[in-house]
Amino acid sequence: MGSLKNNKKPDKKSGGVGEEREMAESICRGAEEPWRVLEFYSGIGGMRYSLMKAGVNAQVVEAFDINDKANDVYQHNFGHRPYQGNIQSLTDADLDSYKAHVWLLSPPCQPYTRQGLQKHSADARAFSFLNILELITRMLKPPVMLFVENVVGFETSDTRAKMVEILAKSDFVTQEFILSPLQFGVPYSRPRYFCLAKRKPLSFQCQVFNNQLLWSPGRLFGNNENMVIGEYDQSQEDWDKLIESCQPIEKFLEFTSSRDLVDLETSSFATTDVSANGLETSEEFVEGDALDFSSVDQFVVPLSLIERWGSAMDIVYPDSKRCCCFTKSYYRYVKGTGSLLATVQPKKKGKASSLREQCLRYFTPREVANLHSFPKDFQFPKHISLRQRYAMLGNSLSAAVVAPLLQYLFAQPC
Ligand SMILES: C[S@@+](CC[C@H](N)C(=O)[O-])C[C@H]1O[C@@H](n2cnc3c(N)ncnc32)[C@H](O)[C@@H]1O
Repeated sequence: MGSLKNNKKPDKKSGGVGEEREMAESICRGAEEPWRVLEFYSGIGGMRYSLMKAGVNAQVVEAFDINDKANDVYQHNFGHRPYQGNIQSLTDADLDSYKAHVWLLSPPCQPYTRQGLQKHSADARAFSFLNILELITRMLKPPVMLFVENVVGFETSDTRAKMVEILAKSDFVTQEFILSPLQFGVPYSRPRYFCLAKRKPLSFQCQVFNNQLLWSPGRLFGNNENMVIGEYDQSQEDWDKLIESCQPIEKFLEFTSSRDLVDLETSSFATTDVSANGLETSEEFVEGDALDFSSVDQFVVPLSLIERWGSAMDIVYPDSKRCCCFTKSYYRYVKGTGSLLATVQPKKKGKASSLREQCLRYFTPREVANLHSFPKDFQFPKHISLRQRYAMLGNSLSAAVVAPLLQYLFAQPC
């Protein structure tokens, strides 16, 4: 995988529709060569892990991210440092030089989140995404497949409308999904928006879903025995059944008992200061270098936080079949940022029993990675602090959802 910095930008050659069709047709014939993939907004590599999990014959030829810490993590795990720069500054010639067939993109989601200002395409963080999509219309060798991931809310944004317009203009057919790991047997609620796009003459296996937004994986993914596929509509009863069919949370834990938990009364964490909004202000939590991540002690929720924010906490148990989405603010705030684990199961679950006695702890970064269905060998380099780990994981994605979607994208109709 070469870096853009080292690549000489190619001269523009004459090309045209005929040449593009020829390229697409040669891809259709199923050459032995791997698909050449570009991973935009690569973060800690969730897309790349999903691609590996999907088992398709593909090679990431370059990844792009502006964040140096995320690039440290990516390099640590994949042995390649992504191109570190603003995606907005890429040109059509830069992108042509990679001769890539497939683009994977997970652009920033803040312009579309409910908590944000919802400025959509007017938000500066949306510019780079629309900018590179526009480049497709000017490229000599545009990609033939695209995969876009974002938050729920993106589907009603004007960015999505512009994306679909650009893709249609460039001869792409799209299929859109809103799916959660719960629909794939993982006890994790993280619904996300996905857009899959294929350039004609390529086509989807199930063309009946062209130009549609689907909320269920349904029969799309065939009879894969390793996947629990929910055939559910939106009723509460169906969701309850779906959740019941998920694996228990304990399968995703690295610390399974409360045995090692420190005595809350004597723990230094019990006296941690808490500001308004549940912001954890203790410096003891901030930097990773001095912390031993193999000990569960640092994940204990301080009593002061429980007393002040207990009513707003989402508490789950090892035998629970669902937990809430971990956001990038997990461990900094407790309200709405992800579930907390009760390590001592009371006779009566929930807030009817004393939270204090339930020994609440945060999920560890490894456990969040497990719930994202990352492989066991995924690791953070030592210098990445605990907060940074949670922040990067919160920005990442569920490989359990993305991998089957990628398999579906890459599959050619018979
Ligand atoms: C939603 S996260 C994607 C995370 C990624 N899919 C993963 O698995 O970790 C968005 C990423 O895009 C990066 N980013 C945002 N704007 C960028 C830009 N203009 N150029 C390059 N990278 C950018 C951020 O640093 C962040 O890592």
